[in-house]
Amino acid sequence: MSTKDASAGFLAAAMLSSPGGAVVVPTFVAVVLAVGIMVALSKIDELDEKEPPLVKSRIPFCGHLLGMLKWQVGYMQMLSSKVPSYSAFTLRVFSNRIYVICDPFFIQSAYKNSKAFDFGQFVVESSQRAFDIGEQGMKIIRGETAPGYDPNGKFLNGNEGDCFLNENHKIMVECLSPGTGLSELNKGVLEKVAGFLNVIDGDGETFGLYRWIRDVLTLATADALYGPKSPLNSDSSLIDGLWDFEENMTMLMLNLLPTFICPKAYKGRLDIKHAFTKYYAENHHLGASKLIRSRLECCQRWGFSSNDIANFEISTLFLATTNSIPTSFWQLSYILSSPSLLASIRTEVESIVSRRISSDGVEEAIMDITNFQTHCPLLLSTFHETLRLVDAATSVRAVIQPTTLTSSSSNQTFQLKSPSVIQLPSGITHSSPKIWGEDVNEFAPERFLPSTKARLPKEKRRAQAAGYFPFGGGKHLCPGRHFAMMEILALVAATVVGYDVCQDDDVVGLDKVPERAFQKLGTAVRKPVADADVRIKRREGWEDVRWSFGEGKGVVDFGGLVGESESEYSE
Ligand code: HEM
Repeated sequence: MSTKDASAGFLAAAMLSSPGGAVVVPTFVAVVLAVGIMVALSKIDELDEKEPPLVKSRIPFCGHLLGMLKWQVGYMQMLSSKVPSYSAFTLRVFSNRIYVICDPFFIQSAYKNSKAFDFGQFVVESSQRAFDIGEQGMKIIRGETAPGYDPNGKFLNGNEGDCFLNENHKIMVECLSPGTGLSELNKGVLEKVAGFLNVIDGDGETFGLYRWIRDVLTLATADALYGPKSPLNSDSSLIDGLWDFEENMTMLMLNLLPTFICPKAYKGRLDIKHAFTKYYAENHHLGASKLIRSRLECCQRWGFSSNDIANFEISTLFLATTNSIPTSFWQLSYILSSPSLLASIRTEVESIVSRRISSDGVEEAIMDITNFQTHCPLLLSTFHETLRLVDAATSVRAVIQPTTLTSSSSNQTFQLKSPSVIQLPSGITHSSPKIWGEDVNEFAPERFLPSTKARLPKEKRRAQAAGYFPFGGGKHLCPGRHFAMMEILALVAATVVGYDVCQDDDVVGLDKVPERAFQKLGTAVRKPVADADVRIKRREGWEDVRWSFGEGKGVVDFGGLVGESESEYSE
């Protein structure tokens, strides 16, 4: 299956989920069907018995494509639940193969094999469509301007080859890994979060909880990345612009009358581009983070135009906010919906907050972020349990050479043909009763406590460690996971300890966890169906404190926080 075929399915799915879809979808599907049948009639080879078993659809050729269009992210979960004993299965869409890997140990093996399973083609394809990069910029992205470029050679000069995308990837990983770049980003984001908490006064404020978190973290993240002259600070309509883009990015990627089909997303992208053109022209990036400065220097060295450099910025903002913000909302919602959990987490967090009178006479409450791991196990466990339930990220890779996929826990193997596409859906493993037990659909706040895990049989513990991968894995493991985790924990911890969040004025907490929305293709973390209207006010005993976050005498164990110190599954 070619990249184009994969994105055709992806894009069609996006159409279905939008208000304009009713008009466009039938035409689009008819075209896809016609092309597909022609392709299908030209060459359909039989499945080899060593390939993952076939899961057939009642509708030949395109049944699975229609299934993906209709059920989107949930489709693979649905299919997997019908064949629970399959470690992997094959779908045929016209003459193409999609391998869906369900077993956590096969998934982890697939992540490790970045030679056979490539992500670059998808990044290239989506860059042009999502971020409106010009043709000269696309040449650079496709690696065509790289030294030693060979049109018949390896894509992007190979996995580690000399090209812009590989260099950009290294910069992202380096600046977001524990070290000075990450400390600088954390400091920036937490200062801003504290600022937003501090303006809530004794009378409290009323707002939609999701909307509040969205605005606070979007502004705080942009500030950490772009410095005090972040364009979002001077024009808050850019927050809506970013989220309008996020909502309908897949529609924009169609490149088909965007001002008509998805005008808000189109305008959002354009407004952000204009804001960043001005930002760079006025040299405001001199006050930006190491990540942004290094990226700019890299883009300029590879010869991108100012226009395309401004076009890129929405991608950085998008990646840095699209999953962290709904995750913060869900973690807070789960905690606030259980009075006993709220009380326990308050006690944990209180133990890492010190209070003192500052030189200006104001009482300060300083949260030591190096102590989350040692003092707040339940807060951490609820973070991971939240992600297990709301994150269903699917890693998609092109199979670029025929490959034997071997399970990392047994000798079982599958033969995978090329070209084809492999999907690694965390939604399947995160919701598997075989891995998590009968209460798999419940929110179990203690599930990720070290003491809970220690009680599990070794095999189960290994399956859970391999089957929980909210941040993906392998070469493209989310580089922003440490940053994300720190900003989410800090916002959630300070909100629960310093504030009463109420739906009913006298009762602290939420009546229930808001309903999760249908999950569209291309998204990792779900959104709520509707916002939760709340009143947030200072908690008794914390009325006049000024919040800040500090690093005390310790250091943050980021590996421990995201759960990477534990490697049970490879024991
Ligand atoms: C709860 C928050 C987050 C979640 C659940 C999450 C999830 C993911 C996942 C699953 C992937 C891998 C996709 C794949 O395998 O195809 C990914 C990639 C990525 N994420 Fe995150 N992410 C989060 C926050 C962030 C933040 C805050 C940033 C930036 C500051 C970020 C930057 C990136 C980048 C740059 C990539 C692409 C990596 C590559 O191509 O090698 N993410 N993320």
